[in-house]
Amino acid sequence: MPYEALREGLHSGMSSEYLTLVAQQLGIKMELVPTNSWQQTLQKLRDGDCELSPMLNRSQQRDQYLAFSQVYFYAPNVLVARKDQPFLQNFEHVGRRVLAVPGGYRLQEYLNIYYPSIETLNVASERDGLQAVADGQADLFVGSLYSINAYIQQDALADLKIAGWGGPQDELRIGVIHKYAYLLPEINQALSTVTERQHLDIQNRWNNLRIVENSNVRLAWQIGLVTLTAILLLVAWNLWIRRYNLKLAEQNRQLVKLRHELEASNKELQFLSDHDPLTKLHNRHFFNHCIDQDNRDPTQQQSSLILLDIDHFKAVNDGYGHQVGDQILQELAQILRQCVREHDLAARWGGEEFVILCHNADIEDAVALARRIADKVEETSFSRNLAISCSFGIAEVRQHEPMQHCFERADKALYEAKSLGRNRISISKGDTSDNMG
Ligand SMILES: Nc1nc2c(ncn2[C@@H]2O[C@H](COP(=O)(O)OP(=O)(O)OP(=O)(O)O)[C@@H](O)[C@H]2O)c(=O)[nH]1
Repeated sequence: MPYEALREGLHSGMSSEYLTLVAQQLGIKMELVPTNSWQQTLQKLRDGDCELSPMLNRSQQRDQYLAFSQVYFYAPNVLVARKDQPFLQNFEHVGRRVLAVPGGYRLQEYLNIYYPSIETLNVASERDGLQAVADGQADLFVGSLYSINAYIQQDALADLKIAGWGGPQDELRIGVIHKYAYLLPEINQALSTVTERQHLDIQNRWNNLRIVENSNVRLAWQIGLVTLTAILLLVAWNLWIRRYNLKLAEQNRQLVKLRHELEASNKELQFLSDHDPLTKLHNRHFFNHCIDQDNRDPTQQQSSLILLDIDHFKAVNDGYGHQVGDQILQELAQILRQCVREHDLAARWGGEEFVILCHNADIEDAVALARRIADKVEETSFSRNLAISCSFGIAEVRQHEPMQHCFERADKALYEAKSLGRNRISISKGDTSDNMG
């Protein structure tokens, strides 16, 4: 194949199609004479056991017992070698290589005439020749490109390659024994009616010629595989990076959240460390810290201290409970916040006692502030509609006087306010106090 073969007892292949066309034109019926090999076919023609062969080359030997039609099919002959062999181009470069040739082929006759020095191996068929090359019994095989292609594909002889051109191309004709040479004009006439379309259809039906440069295919596979691997690695890397970035982004989100929480906790801690938890006023610790700084600041302007204490607060606790006492402390703290100026510092000193450091305030300013607070306390209805009052002790910070000393004077003034009946403002003047009802 693709030229001819017996398939389930029937003649098939390209030659059978041409023969059918010719037989139809001639209006004759052909009878098949099966043979096992090309040599046997030629022998039968020589012996006159069959009268026609549908597709063969003309040669000097064959002229002796056959007459030939016009050429109706051309096919190149090629050299086939194992893949490790170099490209030889043509018979000129065969050198000392062994060339397998099917017995009875015109090529054998051609080689004998034109290349007698080439060592040939006679093989029974094209398939045997190809196998001989594949097995290493021969270095080369020469045959028709079309049939070689079919055998290589059928028998999966992947290690073989086309290594060059193999002599003259096949010029295939119908051969008849001399006895029927008179039929040739009609046969030629029939062949000339075969249209180009019909030629092409026959060729396409039987020639599945695939020219494959295996090394390129392998290279293409390798390149493809490397490219694919690279692409897969890249995709995997990208996926990993994306997942890593997502993870990082999530961790960053967590970190930012934690930082905010930490900042909030810190703020809260800071607030707790500086403030009294019940009244939310600054605490004694913070107040001490501030007066320490004031002590160190020589540019500090005139300031005064107010100490104030709720009168008879124990009675409130005892009469209405500690919780009501707490509420009153909170309400008083709120009054202090409302009354003090922006730059004053009000703090809970402890228990029911509060302290206000009035910056940039002389004794009159401090007294005015204490008065405002006292008035506000008086007009306020505290929890449970309770009315309370406060006693105040005020001292102006003297030049170079330590705060602590001033505080003691204010405390003394407060004590005096208490002892004089409470609900009053007492001012420290030197080591004595002035009292205001
Ligand atoms: N509810 C409440 N009571 C407190 C708090 N701290 C101190 N006290 C109470 O305040 C009261 C202070 O009583 P005292 O020191 O006797 O003074 P007072 O009853 O106000 O009398 P004078 O100060 O002399 O007018 C006590 O009963 C304390 O228990 C507090 O945080 N909450």
